[in-house]
Amino acid sequence: MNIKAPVITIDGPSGSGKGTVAGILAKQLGWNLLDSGALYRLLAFAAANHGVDLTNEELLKALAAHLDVQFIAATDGQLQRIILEGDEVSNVIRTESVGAGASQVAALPAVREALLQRQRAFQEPPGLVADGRDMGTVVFPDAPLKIFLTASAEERARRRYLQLKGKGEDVSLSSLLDEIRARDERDTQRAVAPLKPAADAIQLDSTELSIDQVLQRIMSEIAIRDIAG
Ligand SMILES: Nc1ncnc2c1ncn2[C@@H]1O[C@H](COP(=O)(O)OP(=O)(O)OP(=O)(O)O)[C@@H](O)[C@H]1O
Ligand SMILES: Nc1ccn([C@H]2C[C@H](O)[C@@H](COP(=O)(O)O)O2)c(=O)n1
Repeated sequence: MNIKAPVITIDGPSGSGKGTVAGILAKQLGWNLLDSGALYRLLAFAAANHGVDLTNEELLKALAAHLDVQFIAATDGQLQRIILEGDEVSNVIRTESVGAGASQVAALPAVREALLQRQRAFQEPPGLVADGRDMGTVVFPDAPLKIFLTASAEERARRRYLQLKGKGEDVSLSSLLDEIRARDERDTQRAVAPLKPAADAIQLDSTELSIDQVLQRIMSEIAIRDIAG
């Protein structure tokens, strides 16, 4: 019998804290991590490098199918590293402009199809924590624990502002709020795999919660389901 490794999915809008929480959780549990947004970011980034227009679905599909990427698991004191075509791109794919490009290519059905198996291949023992927009609805519909993490757009913009300021970037809170709202609109309104909670997801609003409080809530759901051994 083929017993599949358990999956915890964490979906939600940009800046809700999915990536942060998923990374910590994967480390604490000793499980694999799928940052699915990184795949869409990598595709948008690779398309720009190869001069592929972000509306050219056929070429983007081919690029997605052959994306030469390596995810190097986090070690003590170091975050997960991402290598694209031999170059480290862990930081350069995190800009708001690459995020906007990712949101654009992610609306194309052929692109999503081309990335589906690549995402499912992360489901390896002892388990997987997967974050994105459609982890619980499309990619891992049988996951035993699905979290839908939200926060108000204002709080998400504030978090992003602090994050980017901390990296020395010159950003404005109001334009970040505009970008977050535009990305929410595109991600929730697209025809294929839109951002929405799975019917069986637990919805967590983190506007007033710290990262530790969010983690505690998820840990208690893991304990209730007895899915982490
Ligand atoms: N509950 C929280 N309280 C305060 N800050 C938070 C909280 N959760 C996350 N953050 C901070 O908000 C910023 C954005 O978090 P993160 O990158 O995890 O969001 P995300 O949902 O993965 O966004 P994206 O989908 O755009 O990658 C980070 O600087 C993170 O440290
Ligand atoms: N499962 C996913 C993950 C991401 N996307 C798209 C939509 C986002 O705006 C963009 C970047 O994601 P982020 O790194 O900010 O989480 O990628 C998606 O459609 N489906």
